Amino acid sequence: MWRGLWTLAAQAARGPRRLCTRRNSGAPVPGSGATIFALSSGQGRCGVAVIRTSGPASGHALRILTAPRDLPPARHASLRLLSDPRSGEPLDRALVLWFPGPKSFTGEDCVEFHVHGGPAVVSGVLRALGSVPGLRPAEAGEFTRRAFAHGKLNLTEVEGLADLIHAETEAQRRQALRQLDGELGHLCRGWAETLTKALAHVEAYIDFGEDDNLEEGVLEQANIEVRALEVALGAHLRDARRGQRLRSGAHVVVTGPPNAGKSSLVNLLSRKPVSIVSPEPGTTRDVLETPVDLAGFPVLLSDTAGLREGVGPVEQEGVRRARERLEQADLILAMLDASDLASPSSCNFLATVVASAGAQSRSSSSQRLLLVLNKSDLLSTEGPGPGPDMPPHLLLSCVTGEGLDGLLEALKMELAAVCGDPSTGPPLLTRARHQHHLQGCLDALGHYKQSKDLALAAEALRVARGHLTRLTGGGGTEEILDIIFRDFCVGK
Ligand SMILES: Nc1nc2c(ncn2[C@@H]2O[C@H](COP(=O)(O)OP(=O)(O)OP(=O)(O)O)[C@@H](O)[C@H]2O)c(=O)[nH]1
Ligand SMILES: [K+]
Ligand SMILES: [Mg+2]
Repeated sequence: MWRGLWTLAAQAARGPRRLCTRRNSGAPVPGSGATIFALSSGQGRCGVAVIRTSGPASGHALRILTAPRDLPPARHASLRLLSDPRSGEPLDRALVLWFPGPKSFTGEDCVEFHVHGGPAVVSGVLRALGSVPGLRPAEAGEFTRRAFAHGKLNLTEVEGLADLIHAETEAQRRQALRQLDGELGHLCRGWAETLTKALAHVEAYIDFGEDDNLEEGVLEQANIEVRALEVALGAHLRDARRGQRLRSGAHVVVTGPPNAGKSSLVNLLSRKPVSIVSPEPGTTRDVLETPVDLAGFPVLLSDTAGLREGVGPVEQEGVRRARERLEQADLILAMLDASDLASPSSCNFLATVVASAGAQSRSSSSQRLLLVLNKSDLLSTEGPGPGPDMPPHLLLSCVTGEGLDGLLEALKMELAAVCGDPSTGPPLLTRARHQHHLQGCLDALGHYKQSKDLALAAEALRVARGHLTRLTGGGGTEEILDIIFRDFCVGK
């Protein structure tokens, strides 16, 4: 009987009523057939520049630009004289690499020219390539698009590649590399297989339900698999915002009473004079946002107006903006002047902002808070310092820098919680698109459980599986492809 079920599983995977799991289907390559070329390294003067081609005329282009004219051994760097095929004028002595398809980045015949990076050399070689019949300049992302169309990368891997090219911090690079390695795609394919099996069980029941030969518990088996999948999807969706924060930056907001030293801290963390610092309370009015790399994590750091009441209309507007920004924070850096803890503004801040964030964090809210007591250098001379009922805090002096290492260490731990730690744990969902499809899958599984009719239950499983397939690019529409490939530059 079980062998029968596996046959059904195979049918379920390819049958006419079902969504198909073909790899990267339906993605016509714009103008494929043409051979494309582009500068793949950065623009501007550099030591070595890499120019690539992809397409059937690559080998021909390599032969007519180089001397000797024979193709070099595949995937080995060879030194060749490059010259313009029309005038015969020498252009450069360069390393060339020949990657016959399908063992290449795009799956097509590819050539790489590693030339000297002067702008005149690069433009000379690009002009020479442009003169070869059948060759044209590549569009943005076209190399990667061809790799996708030839099944070299799935959609989540393409996204990982785009993120890797744009990664600015260490944590972003680690995350992008994991996605490029296909971890998320792997996970989704495993889930899709689970659903294919569950579907086979349900269909076996539909077809042979009355049959005595059908093994007992076939439907129960499908239900167990669906329940386990629901748990796994739920866990990933709970973490969904973390991966997106890692990709586009976590919102860290510095807040506190006037003159606590908020702007001093923002300047210290961003290592540039973002905000005006002065002994005058109420200096900062507008929200000042600056992108920074904090302990390897991408952060959008906001300086805000000191929180106080009973001031003029302009400062009042600043306080309103500060509160508004505070609501959007993933992590609050709450700052007080350690030598002024008994003042009404400090007490009020502790009783409102700090206490309410503390209550929230106990109810596992997503907003986190670090309490920083600044101006520790003044403690011995001017104030008694924090008492025993002060909530957990860090001591810092923005003037001497004392306590900064401890603060950075604490920030690293908080940000790992806010963004997810890309070196460990399950693969993160870095895009709204990932979240959308996993949620769609979970919703469909909900319909499966509710449907009394077995045909509807089977349909719900097919819908659920369709979401997982689309996440990795099976049946991907042109529109989604366009959005993803827009992130790429020419030459990638
Ligand atoms: N002694 C000492 N002074 C500090 C420290 N940090 C900041 N200050 C001083 O405190 C004053 C206020 O600093 P700011 O950074 O402008 O404070 P702020 O919280 O941004 O103030 P507002 O924008 O007005 O709310 C300035 O004179 C700073 O030089 C510190 O660690 N020790
Ligand atoms: K100030
Ligand atoms: Mg300020």
